Amino acid sequence: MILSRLTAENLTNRFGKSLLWKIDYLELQAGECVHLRGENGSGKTTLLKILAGLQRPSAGRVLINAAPVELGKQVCYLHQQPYMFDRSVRANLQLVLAAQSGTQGDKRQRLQQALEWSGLAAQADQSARTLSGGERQALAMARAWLCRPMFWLLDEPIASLDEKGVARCVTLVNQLRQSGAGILLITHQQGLLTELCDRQWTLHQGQLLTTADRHQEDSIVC
Ligand SMILES: Nc1ncnc2c1ncn2[C@@H]1O[C@H](COP(=O)(O)OP(=O)(O)OP(=O)(O)O)[C@@H](O)[C@H]1O
Repeated sequence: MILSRLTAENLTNRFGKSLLWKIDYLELQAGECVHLRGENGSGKTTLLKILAGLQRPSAGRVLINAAPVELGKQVCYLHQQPYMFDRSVRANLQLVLAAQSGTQGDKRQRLQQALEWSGLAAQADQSARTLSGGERQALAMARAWLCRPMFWLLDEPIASLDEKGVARCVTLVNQLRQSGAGILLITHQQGLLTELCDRQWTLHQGQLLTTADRHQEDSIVC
């Protein structure tokens, strides 16, 4: 079986004359979950946006299985505070499905699956803008889930969530990982979410420090 890999080579990012970071090589594999950490301003969000193809690096390239990333296809970037269209939960999902191929019957089935996967079936007709923080994250993940990306880049998905919201997010991330997706997530909170990560990367003084084992880098406190 060929394992999908998101890789980046000789990646550099500068803002003006100032070098944010320089990364010789990184690799995220399908089926693994990696925790990206680093101090405020170390460039974590910038890295995720570049890996998702939303922002160009100053130099270097991002590849999936040795081919350039196709925007909006194989990789999704989820913002900490996802945008909610001013419509029902169901309509937010239908907007994604409208851009996809398939029969109306297929789309109805996938909509129902997305509602069930995200635990939002009971809120299907509720306005998305009235959802709690945890429910908004779940809806954002359900919208992305409909696009079936191989790689998920999650930017502080639990930053403003209470225990119930965190538990919901952890369940979804765990399911994604078990289904074979590759996940790279930023969080400053050690806990259930970081516990399920296989590896840890740290942006520190402009370099990406990687370990095979998430317990090896505990000496670098962020
Ligand atoms: N478009 C831009 N122009 C100039 N500087 C920028 C731009 N975007 C980001 N920066 C700067 O780059 C640095 C890294 O920003 P980034 O948001 O990637 O950091 P971060 O590690 O995600 O931070 P945090 O943990 O606080 O969210 C910051 O100092 C930020 O001000």
